[in-house]
Amino acid sequence: MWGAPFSTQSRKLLLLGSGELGKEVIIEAQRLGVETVAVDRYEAAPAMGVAHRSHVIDMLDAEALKKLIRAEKPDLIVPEIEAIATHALQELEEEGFLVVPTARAARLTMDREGIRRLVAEELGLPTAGYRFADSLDELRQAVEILGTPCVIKPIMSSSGKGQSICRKLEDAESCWNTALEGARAKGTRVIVEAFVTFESEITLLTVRSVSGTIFCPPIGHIQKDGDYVESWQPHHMSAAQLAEAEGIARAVTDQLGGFGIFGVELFLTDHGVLFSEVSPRPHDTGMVTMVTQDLSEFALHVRAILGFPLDPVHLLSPGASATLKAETAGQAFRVTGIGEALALPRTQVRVFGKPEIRPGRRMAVALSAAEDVEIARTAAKQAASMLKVEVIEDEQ
Ligand SMILES: Nc1ncnc2c1ncn2[C@@H]1O[C@H](COP(=O)(O)OP(=O)(O)OP(=O)(O)O)[C@@H](O)[C@H]1O
Ligand SMILES: NCC(=O)N[C@@H]1O[C@H](COP(=O)([O-])[O-])[C@@H](O)[C@H]1O
Ligand SMILES: [Mg+2]
Repeated sequence: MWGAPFSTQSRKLLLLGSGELGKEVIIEAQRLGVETVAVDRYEAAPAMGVAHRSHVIDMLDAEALKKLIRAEKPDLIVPEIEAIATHALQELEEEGFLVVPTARAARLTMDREGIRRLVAEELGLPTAGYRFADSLDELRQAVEILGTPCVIKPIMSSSGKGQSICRKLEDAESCWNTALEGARAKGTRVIVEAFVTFESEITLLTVRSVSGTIFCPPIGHIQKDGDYVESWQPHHMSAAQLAEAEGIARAVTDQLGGFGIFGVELFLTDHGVLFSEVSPRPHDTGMVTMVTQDLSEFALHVRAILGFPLDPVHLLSPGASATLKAETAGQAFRVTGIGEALALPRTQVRVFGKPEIRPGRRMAVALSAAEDVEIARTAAKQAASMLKVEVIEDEQ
């Protein structure tokens, strides 16, 4: 169906964002003989090491983005993070480029306001109560209306950056400052969400392809400081809860349209299932699918976006993932304990190969399969605890 990479007949995929998730997307695309181009804001990003070619640009700079894409002329533009000049993607789509899943979906999910208003106000689906604020004064008003505790997040950020819990009105100022520091892009707008007391939270990986919509078995996860530390699949939930979750995921993804995988994040509460957010791309908590499913979330994404058919997902085994995060900043470090972790039963490790550490930066993940989820969780956590980011003092 296509020629070799670098030939005139090649099929070319350009990835915008080149972290650990993109690295696996590139590997899956390479397996199908696709030519791959990795783009990110810094050099030696994980996906760059496995792509045919790479570029370093500011992806929030619309002109730089358009120039690069018009020069590369990819068959598929695949966003891997939110922080992209999505109006430029819309322009490129109008010129005939294919943006995954669609430029509109990338624009709506790039900030929390677009997707929240669509889901809560247009689709009428259940979410936590929310308000938006552009200043400390507006933030205080929002906190008064929603009550405490509440959660404050920059409208454009991910992996918990800039997120904090406001426990009393007086915390509003420090939450505002945390949001300003953590925002991915310039601008001060924040979302204030009522705090949800949930039983558990899940990611429902939902794939839209020529074969229709399929759901992966639900993934349960635990987040710390707004970032995931542990996930497992399948998450046990009642048939009624699963039907509710799938109904929400289908409504949201049908509305966004296009082909590809979506990570639909949901809270399971005593009063029903609440929508939290959606990423129109593979999800960090879904890395567990590399040891649980016949096709991982990355393989599913690549198959769907290339226009190929998909069978229902087959769960090979229950499994779990646990992350390794750096604690300090620097460039001279090594990841240790890989051998010890790999000595655990049915356990694998992915070391992302990020060139620098920062406090809280995810550097690797441990993946374990087992006959049941609890055994897998114990093994993955044990494996992750054996992995260490060791700072090399004399090179600092
Ligand atoms: N309104 C809320 N009530 C209770 N907990 C919340 C609320 N909003 C977020 N959280 C907690 O914080 C986590 C991260 O929030 P959210 O998914 O909105 O941030 P994010 O920065 O987009 O994260 P990621 O990029 O990893 O998906 C959630 O998974 C949940 O554990
Ligand atoms: N929750 C979203 C998420 O996990 N995204 C993943 O993290 C990378 C950024 O990591 P970095 O901040 O360490 O560069 C992104 O490129 C993506 O792979
Ligand atoms: Mg999230």
